[in-house]
Amino acid sequence: ERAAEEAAGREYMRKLDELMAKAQNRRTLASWNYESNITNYNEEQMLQISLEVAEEQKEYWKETMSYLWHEYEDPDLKRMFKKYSELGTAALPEDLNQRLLTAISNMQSIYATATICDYKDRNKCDLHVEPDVTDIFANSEDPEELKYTWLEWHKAAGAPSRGNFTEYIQLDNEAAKLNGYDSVAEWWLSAYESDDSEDQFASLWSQVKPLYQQIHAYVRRQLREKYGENVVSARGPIPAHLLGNIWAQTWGNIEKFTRPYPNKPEVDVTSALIAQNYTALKMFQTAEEFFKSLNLSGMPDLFWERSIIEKPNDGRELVCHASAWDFYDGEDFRIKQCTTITSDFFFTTHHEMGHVEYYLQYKHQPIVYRGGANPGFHEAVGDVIALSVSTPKHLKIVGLLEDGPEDTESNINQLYKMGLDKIVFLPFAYLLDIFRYGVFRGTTTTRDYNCHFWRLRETLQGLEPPAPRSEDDFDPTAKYHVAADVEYMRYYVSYIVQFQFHRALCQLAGEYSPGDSDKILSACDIYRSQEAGEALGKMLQMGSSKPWPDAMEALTGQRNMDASGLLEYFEPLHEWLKRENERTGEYIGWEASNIEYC
Ligand SMILES: C=C(C[SeH])C(=O)N1CCC[C@H]1C(=O)O
Ligand SMILES: [Zn+2]
Repeated sequence: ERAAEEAAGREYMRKLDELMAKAQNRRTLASWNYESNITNYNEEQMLQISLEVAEEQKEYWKETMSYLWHEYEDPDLKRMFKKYSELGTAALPEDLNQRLLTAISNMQSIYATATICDYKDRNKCDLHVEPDVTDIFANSEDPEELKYTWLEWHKAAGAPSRGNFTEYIQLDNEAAKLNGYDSVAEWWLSAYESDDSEDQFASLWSQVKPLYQQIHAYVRRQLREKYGENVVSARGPIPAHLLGNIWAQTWGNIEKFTRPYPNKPEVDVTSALIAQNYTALKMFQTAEEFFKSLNLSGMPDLFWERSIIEKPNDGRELVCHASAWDFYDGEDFRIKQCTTITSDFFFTTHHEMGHVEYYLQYKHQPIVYRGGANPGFHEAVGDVIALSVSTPKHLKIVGLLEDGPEDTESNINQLYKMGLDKIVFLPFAYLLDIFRYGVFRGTTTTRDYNCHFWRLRETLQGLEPPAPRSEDDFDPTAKYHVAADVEYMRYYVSYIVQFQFHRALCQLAGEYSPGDSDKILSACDIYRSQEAGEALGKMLQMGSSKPWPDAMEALTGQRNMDASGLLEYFEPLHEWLKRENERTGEYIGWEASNIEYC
């Protein structure tokens, strides 16, 4: 009797998965059309189709819940039913779902269409976050220009979204409760499939915080020497507008005037990319070649036909923020990216193509398993490849770096450059969702949203705003992922596990062996390694069919996240920074800010 019921359940799952493939394809196409061309019509279409698909899902869900899947023998069939038993925002009554989708698309449109005036030419008022504000923060060394641009961007993209954000929080929490969660925070955390994920995240932060404090202290000194005592204090937080990035999330753009050994060559490929007439297409082809060198999949023809790899110049408004898309039909995979010819975009291209490689490797899986083992795994794939690409050894192979010294100083410079991305990013990623967990749980109330955000920016990142902030401001939605309802702990997890993956792949490639000073982790390049490619492919093919510790174990032999890979990679830099900060007597950590932000 039960065997017959389970067989019926299996047949139902197969049918449901086909129906959901069509529904997801339809909804994804509508989202693509809206995000690649923001018009009222495309927004209406996206909302309309999302609501239709939600109603369709509601019908399927009623039938799904009529099966006694809790009692099935087959763990895999139970896992599929469990995933389909979570209805998501479609659980909301249609009118509330419509208001939720509208609030989110309003925030997304405000972010994507926000423009500011140029500091030097106040009549030029068509500057978007990409490429204009991004380029100003990458190149300007004028604190007044940076302060003006920072304040204008946060005024144009952050504050106007406060109303939409408050409504989004309330309605998304409604949806969470209808799915059996106390708030969206627990719903987001459920993607990491363990009941102590928050403790794991906190423990990872305590492992890496000492290293972060050392690089923070060193950078603060460098900035104080450049901009003076009145702009950068000796013991306080670092002003957030001086770090080469509008969100101060990575600081790679200030490497050129802060690196440990300035008389050693700068490790930045931007000038080489420009000198060699790299186009966006050539960047994509270079990235694809690396994946193919591992015997992984190249990009299918449709990818090259339908991707948008440069900002269209037909005057349309679009969401420029880089993204990779799976259309759930096993053939249509795209990237949308407003590429400019910079080192940042060279690595972002590898990051986005990592998403598509994951899509390609698990496209045989049922729809319900076409996802990362957890969201952090999906963000890690491209970055793991980029860890090999960013080595001087590899950059020389592809001709983007001249033959230069491979001495200790150059190695410290290289680690410092990598640290301005990978170490610096950790507290930013961590706090963005610590902030939103508090907002979803109601421990942070609407009247102190901005104050709480800056309290976290100060205590975790050691930053302060360039000018006083109040609740008339709303700085969190000046960051894409907050405006677009994209969970962010995935990047924090990625920046930890990508070093565990890198270490395992490097060992397989014969590029790394523990304790061998000729094969250190930070010099490893897995380019053309069949062994590494095969192991990576096997993990990617699993999709989300198993809990992520199984996927982690398949590749690394470990079942837990830990910072040992990252700490081993940066160990020489950590030692150097400690000695250097002692030598200069730099204060480690930061005292409270004098800027009024609460
Ligand atoms: C490139 C993407 C698209 Se998934 C991105 O949003 N990233 C990649 C690094 C962190 C995060 C960000 O830009 O904030
Ligand atoms: Zn990504």
